[in-house]
Amino acid sequence: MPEQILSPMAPASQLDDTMRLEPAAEPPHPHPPVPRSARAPRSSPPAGGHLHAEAISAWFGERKVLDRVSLDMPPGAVTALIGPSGCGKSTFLRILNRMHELVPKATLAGRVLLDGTDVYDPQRRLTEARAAIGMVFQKPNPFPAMSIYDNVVAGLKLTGRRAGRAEKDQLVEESLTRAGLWREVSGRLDQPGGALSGGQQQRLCIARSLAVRPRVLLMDEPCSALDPTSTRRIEETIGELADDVTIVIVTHNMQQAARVSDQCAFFLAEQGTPGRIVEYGPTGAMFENPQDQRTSDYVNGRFG
Ligand SMILES: Nc1ncnc2c1ncn2[C@@H]1O[C@H](COP(=O)(O)OP(=O)(O)OP(=O)(O)O)[C@@H](O)[C@H]1O
Repeated sequence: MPEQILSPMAPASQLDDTMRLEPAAEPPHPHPPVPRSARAPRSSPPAGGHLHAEAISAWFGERKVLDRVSLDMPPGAVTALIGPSGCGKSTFLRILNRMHELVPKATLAGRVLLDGTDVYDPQRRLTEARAAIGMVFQKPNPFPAMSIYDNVVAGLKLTGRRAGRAEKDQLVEESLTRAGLWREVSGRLDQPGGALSGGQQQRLCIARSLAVRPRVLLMDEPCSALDPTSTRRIEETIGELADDVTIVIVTHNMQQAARVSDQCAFFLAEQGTPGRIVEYGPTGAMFENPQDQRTSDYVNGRFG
């Protein structure tokens, strides 16, 4: 059980808030999420969504922030990226769907393969990569004045896909259902997305990403702006989606990493050097029996 795995060796007073185990204020949850490791494996892996990063280095101007990071993110799995602030987790995540290149003077080296195809292949359109590899951000960012319905179908514009009303209706229901929001909003799809709670807005953003049927969903601290109950709902959603969408999540919350992920990668940028992966592997092993002392120190809250 993650609660046992994560028992901190340091006194709780030495942990910062993001590293704390169960927040004291968290109300009891009627259906605590089953840790990924305790779930029955699915009978067959999804058809696609195999993401592979090979020797990724990244720079902002002259400054190198990632050094030859390789990571395999298999289909049907949740991969958590963990590590202290500034070690390059978000940069790595944004490289996976070509968002890094939007930053002026940002450059990179290495390869990202999705189902064996180079995401950075100059022959491929940028929108192709973005449609296949969706992203959910730290702060929910629905179009606030747009209806819930239109927020979901807004993702289609990205791919230039046209759809009739019946197809859109079906897509909206399917996407909201997969994001765990349908039952809460089905009677008020014409209301503005901005009128939903923060947690509902985040699930709306997940539904918007799902509407283009991505093979991979990247999540950059998707719960850090949410209350504990909304956080649990998103975690449940992640667990349900992971059967058919590859998920890569950045989180500072070790309990969340233990609850939602199948494998973990621990990033570290030591003494001003660029970020690297110190250790990666199945989540249970990373927390129970880390091979590197620095991983052990981090997951047990001794720094971070
Ligand atoms: N737009 C930018 N321009 C210049 N430097 C940047 C930019 N974005 C990030 N960096 C730098 O790159 C390094 C890695 O940042 P990144 O945000 O990827 O780390 P992180 O591990 O995700 O941190 P956090 O956990 O705090 O979000 C940091 O030193 C950061 O200051």
